[in-house]
Amino acid sequence: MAIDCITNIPSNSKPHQPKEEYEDEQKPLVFDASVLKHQTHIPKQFIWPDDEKPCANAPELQVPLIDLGGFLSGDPVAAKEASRLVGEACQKHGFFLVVNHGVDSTLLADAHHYMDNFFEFPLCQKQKAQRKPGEHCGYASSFTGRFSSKLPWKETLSFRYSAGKNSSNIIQDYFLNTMGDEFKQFGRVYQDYCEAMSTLSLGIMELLAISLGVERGHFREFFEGNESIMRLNYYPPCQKPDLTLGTGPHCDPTSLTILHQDQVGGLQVFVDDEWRSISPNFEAFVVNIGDTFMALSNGRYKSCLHRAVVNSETTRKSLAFFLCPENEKVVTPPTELVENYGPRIYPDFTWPMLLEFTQKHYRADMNTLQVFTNWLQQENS
Ligand SMILES: C=C1C[C@]23C[C@H]1CC[C@H]2[C@]1(C)CCC[C@@](C)(C(=O)O)[C@H]1[C@@H]3C(=O)O
Ligand SMILES: O=C(O)CCC(=O)C(=O)O
Ligand SMILES: [Fe+2]
Repeated sequence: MAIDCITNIPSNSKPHQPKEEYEDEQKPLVFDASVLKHQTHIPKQFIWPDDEKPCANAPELQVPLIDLGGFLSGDPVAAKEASRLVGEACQKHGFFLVVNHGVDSTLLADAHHYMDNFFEFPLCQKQKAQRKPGEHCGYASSFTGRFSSKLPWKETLSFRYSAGKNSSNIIQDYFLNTMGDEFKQFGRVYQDYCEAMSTLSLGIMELLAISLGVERGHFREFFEGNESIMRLNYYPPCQKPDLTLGTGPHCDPTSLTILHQDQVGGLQVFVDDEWRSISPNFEAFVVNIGDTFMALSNGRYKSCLHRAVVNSETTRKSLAFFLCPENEKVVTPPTELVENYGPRIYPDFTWPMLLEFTQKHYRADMNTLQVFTNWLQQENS
């Protein structure tokens, strides 16, 4: 069923999500994380419903650990083994770990160091990069002013990365313009970090193509000029970690997520009807399939439910690189994955449409792609 790509989001129809999910933009609350972490009384906006509260001691998920060394050096036997492991993981829960990934350890340490520096600034300083309503870049504290309930116990700083030509200073320029000249080195580190993430993503896209039986360069070419999102997640300690969540249950709407979590632990994945934890491994990146790649694979690979829990003792940090195709690319599976594996499951769309859907109309959760699909098809009927 070929569906033309919709070029913009219809404004008259609203997706099916309770209105109260969205805070009245005119009167946003402000939560200062340096105050929040000492709160014994947890504001009701941060308390999650009983059926979504974290459970104590989630059992560990044994996630495949894939050594990329051989594959990245061109060893065909290593490539075959790595693609087999990736394929198994992606058909089951969409998560795997990669080591010997080629990302410089000093760069990784710098990225963590500058993240600590930023989030330890006073709130008024961080607010110089304040996220604007409807936009995905900038600083956000608990998404106050965006949602009115089930607020995440976290601060985030998100910014755009472009792999396109003439974009080698896009991140440095962003921080110079929003935070001032003293952020030149800060921007340089995250520009270098995102370039390393983009390179790693393209290598993983080759592995995914091999494992799906698609021409090896297909997805690499699709993401060559990626326009991705870098997000720094900062989770302050919480006095009542059994009532709150750092990041609520969701599937990433993006294509591929490359996440580096610190040694604290808190990432959980919903597998076989229970929450399972992914233990920290500082040498590894956690990689997971997002909704957009699930559509690209015509549903073969799964974008899975995950969340982040917090604790009462220590701050937790994670750096998430969300791979996204450039704006003009139409998300449509390669013919091999349609002819051999049955009818289309999702309509054609572009990433900017799905991004706008998550930023202006629908709080990304475990149903985002299906609600988005129904919404588009309703508009097309
Ligand atoms: C495109 C995006 C929207 C979110 C950031 C990236 C990929 C993950 C999305 C998110 C983390 C899913 C859970 C809800 C969310 C609001 C959050 O908790 O941060 C989502 C992000 C967002 O909309 O800002
Ligand atoms: O912090 C984590 O471990 C997970 C965060 C996450 O899932 C996200 O930002 O999409
Ligand atoms: Fe996520």
